[in-house]
Amino acid sequence: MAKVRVYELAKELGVESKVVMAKLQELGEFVRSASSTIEAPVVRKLTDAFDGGGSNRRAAKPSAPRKAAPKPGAPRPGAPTPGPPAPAPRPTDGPRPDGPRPGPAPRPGPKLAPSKPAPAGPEFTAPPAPRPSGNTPPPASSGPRPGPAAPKPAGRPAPKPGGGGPKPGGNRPAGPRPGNNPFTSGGSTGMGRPQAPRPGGGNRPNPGMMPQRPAAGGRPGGPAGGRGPGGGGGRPGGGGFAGRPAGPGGGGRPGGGGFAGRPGGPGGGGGGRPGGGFGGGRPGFGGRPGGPGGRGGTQGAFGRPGGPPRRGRKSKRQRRQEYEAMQAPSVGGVMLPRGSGETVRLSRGASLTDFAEKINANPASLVQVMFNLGEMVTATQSVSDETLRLLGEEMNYTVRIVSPEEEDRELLESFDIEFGEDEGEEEELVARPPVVTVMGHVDHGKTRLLDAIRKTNVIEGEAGGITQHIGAYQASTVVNEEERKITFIDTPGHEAFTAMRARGAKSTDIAILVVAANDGVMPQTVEALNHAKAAGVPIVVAVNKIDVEGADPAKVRGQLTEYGLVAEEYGGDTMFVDVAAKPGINIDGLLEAVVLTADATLDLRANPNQDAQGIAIEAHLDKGRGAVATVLVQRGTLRVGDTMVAGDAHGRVRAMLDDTGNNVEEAGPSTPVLVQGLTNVPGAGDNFLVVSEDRTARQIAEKRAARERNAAFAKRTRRVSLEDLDKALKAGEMEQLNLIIKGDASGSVEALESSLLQLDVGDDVELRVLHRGVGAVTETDIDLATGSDAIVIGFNVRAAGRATQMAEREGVDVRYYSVIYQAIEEIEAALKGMLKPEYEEVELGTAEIREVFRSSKLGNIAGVLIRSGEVKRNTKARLVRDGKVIAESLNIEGLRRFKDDVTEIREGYEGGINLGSFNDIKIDDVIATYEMREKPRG
Ligand SMILES: Nc1nc2c(ncn2[C@@H]2O[C@H](COP(=O)(O)OP(=O)(O)OP(=O)(O)O)[C@@H](O)[C@H]2O)c(=O)[nH]1
Repeated sequence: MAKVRVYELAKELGVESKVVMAKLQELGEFVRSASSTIEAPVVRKLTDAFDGGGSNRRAAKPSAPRKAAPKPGAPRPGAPTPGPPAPAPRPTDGPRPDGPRPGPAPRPGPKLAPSKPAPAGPEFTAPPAPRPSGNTPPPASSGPRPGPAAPKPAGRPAPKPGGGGPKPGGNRPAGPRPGNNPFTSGGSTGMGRPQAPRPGGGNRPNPGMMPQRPAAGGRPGGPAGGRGPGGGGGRPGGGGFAGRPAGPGGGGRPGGGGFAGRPGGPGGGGGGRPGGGFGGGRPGFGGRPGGPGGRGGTQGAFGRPGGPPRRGRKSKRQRRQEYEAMQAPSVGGVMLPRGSGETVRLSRGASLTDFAEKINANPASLVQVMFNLGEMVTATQSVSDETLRLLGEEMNYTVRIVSPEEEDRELLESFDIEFGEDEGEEEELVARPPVVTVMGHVDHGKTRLLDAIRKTNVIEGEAGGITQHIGAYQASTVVNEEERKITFIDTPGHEAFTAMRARGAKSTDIAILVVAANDGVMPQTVEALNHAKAAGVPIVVAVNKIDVEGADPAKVRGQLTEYGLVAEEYGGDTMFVDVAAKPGINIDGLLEAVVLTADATLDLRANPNQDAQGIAIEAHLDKGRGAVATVLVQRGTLRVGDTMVAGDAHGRVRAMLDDTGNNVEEAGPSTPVLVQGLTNVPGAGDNFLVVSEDRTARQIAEKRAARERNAAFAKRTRRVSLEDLDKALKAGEMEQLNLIIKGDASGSVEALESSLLQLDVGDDVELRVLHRGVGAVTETDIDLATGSDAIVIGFNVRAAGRATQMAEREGVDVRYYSVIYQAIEEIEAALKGMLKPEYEEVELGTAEIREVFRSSKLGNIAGVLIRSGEVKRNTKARLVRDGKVIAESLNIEGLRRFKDDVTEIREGYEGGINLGSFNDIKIDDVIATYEMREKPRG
């Protein structure tokens, strides 16, 4: 039988062409379109298949080929084919280790593809990439491909990873079945020599470097395209389908600059495009730099990178043959496993290697995909949450970024340690003092109150009550003739409280809300009470400064009712205590209220007989003693000699001091102690725990440190710095610049703030000073900056304590100045830069349509004469008919001069324009091209 075309055969068989095509695909035969011809043996096989499996015709429909749901009748490798007689057994029907294959139909367009859909499917992942089934290693790069017994049945098998080239005959998994290749005689047809290795050499199907075959622009304009005029030139370096020597503009096409766009030899750069087909040269990613580019760039990837042709001129037939042969592996692109929507847990700041490990993929292929997505990352580099998610989506995995707390819990679990729970039974729990934080509006007397409590009530130690500021202290009071202790966190204000809470540390049992009776409820009063409420912490209100004239405690009670704090005497359940911190009035009353509130609302018990656990409240590096940390024991008893890990610090407790400066041997629940012996300084809010072995402590600390580093790296890329404000704003991420100003004196801070606020930056950008203050840049400042993407300005001050490390870790931009105008200048410049750019339309050229050509592949093509300027490929265009705009926002998808693809055509020249899917063009229409340019600001 002679060669017939698919549609002819379909007619003969009385079915639609697509049914025949689907069947051919099922049989592993590759056909491009209904007008493709197929060889006699294939025809026979097909007719057999139809005759034998008439009932299969439906099943053969190419519906949803992505789902691997096996269809009856479809040759299912690896499983005996049930149902109607399958086509004659072929060697390819052998078992396949990598599970059912969804068929050769390409995956629908990629999620991250440019707006224009690729003409033929995916760009990033290899559509028919074998799904990983179970733990089957992904067919990514290295590693042998399925053995000889397992060639793929489909016509477009995945490319073999770089490395061992396809062997003639034998185990070559790739390549269309030769039976259908009119120019090839494959083993199965018995028509001649086995398919020789392609001229590209063993590395031809180099998935690593290969832009996926169906990528935009990658397709030739039909098989014939490749043999278009000009195609007779020397084949560039075995580039196979790259039929033409570099045609005009060929090398310059966008995409050619992609990674595959190595300079070719003769015809190298441009020859990569298979044919003169319109639109064939569009860059895969709409010109995204680094993208795989159009076929123009694939030359190097497919064949030898340039170099003189090895042989002389080839016949069309040969070239066609090679071209056909090349199609199969080029489908591959990057071999990635495809998930089925399962969740992959990744920690913040995970690297591609971490991801690859979880899904059994090759990290290199993920790197490649990221590259294709326009991001250059190494396999071990941390990537942002968003990137991980996107990458996951690409491969059909749901990526879940695990919170640091969750991760920490898992880390401890891996050592068989549980943090946060008391061990043992109920009866082992004993009462512990409440831990209290004092909060309230500025100047309402928080510090004074803490001082007053400490002075009058501190538990007297041997040293006679000499107090030491270690970040927390214990006071005692007598309630119902029983001495009761209360632990106070010595850092007033809700910032520290919130910072700790943000780290997942629950440090406080009760909050004292200080409200000055002469001032009443103020903004920070409300903020503080909201923080306490959010943390579910009961509140005791200290109505302070009752000694001051004009004090109105009743008014405070009234005001706070609005916020849900109703005094007991008004029938509510919040205790309000009138105090005066300065003269020390009714401090005991306040302490009693704290104890009563704790008794009424909380069950404060802990097991003192276990390894100690708790949180670090404060830590610093002491010149003489090294790293010292105040920790609050929450459960268990901490003893000198214990091995502990606190955050990313670890060590043995060398000595402990209590809040009176006395050395202590042990500290039970709710006791704050200053610990010496840690390797480095933990952060406020870090948890600590005692472990039995030094090694465990070290390992936990090291893992935490590594995690922090990764997280810091991932975060760093997200925060705003003065330099990237412009970018952030352009991306629409910001519309205001948040500042935190710290200075050496209130005068300078005010001066700087007011000068900055006077900067005229227009209406688009707002400048906000979130916080200003006198003193060093502290951890609290960095915390605030982290939460609000602010930039910290230190005027004549520097960072204190761990603020610098923290800023680094969080990626907060801290800038120090000593001259006001310099600060102003810099901020102004950044603000100017951050102003949203204004765009204006600039006309590039107009083309008059002289003729309309119809192409079944590409739709209508306009034969034009360029009337003005120049028309460039990939620019925006509008269609004007009789002076009226018919269509906007079109794209010059393809541009040709005679048979050559070009990037631009100048005034006075003729050419062809393809507007992509837009086909409503008529003679005399005008195609006007334009681009949006940023207007410089005055
Ligand atoms: N008369 C009188 N003055 C008080 C009382 N409590 C505090 N003050 C004064 O109020 C001012 C502010 O007190 P602080 O304790 O510094 O207030 P704060 O809430 O800690 O203020 P910030 O640290 O700025 O948030 C100081 O001058 C105190 O002396 C009080 O009970 N009576």
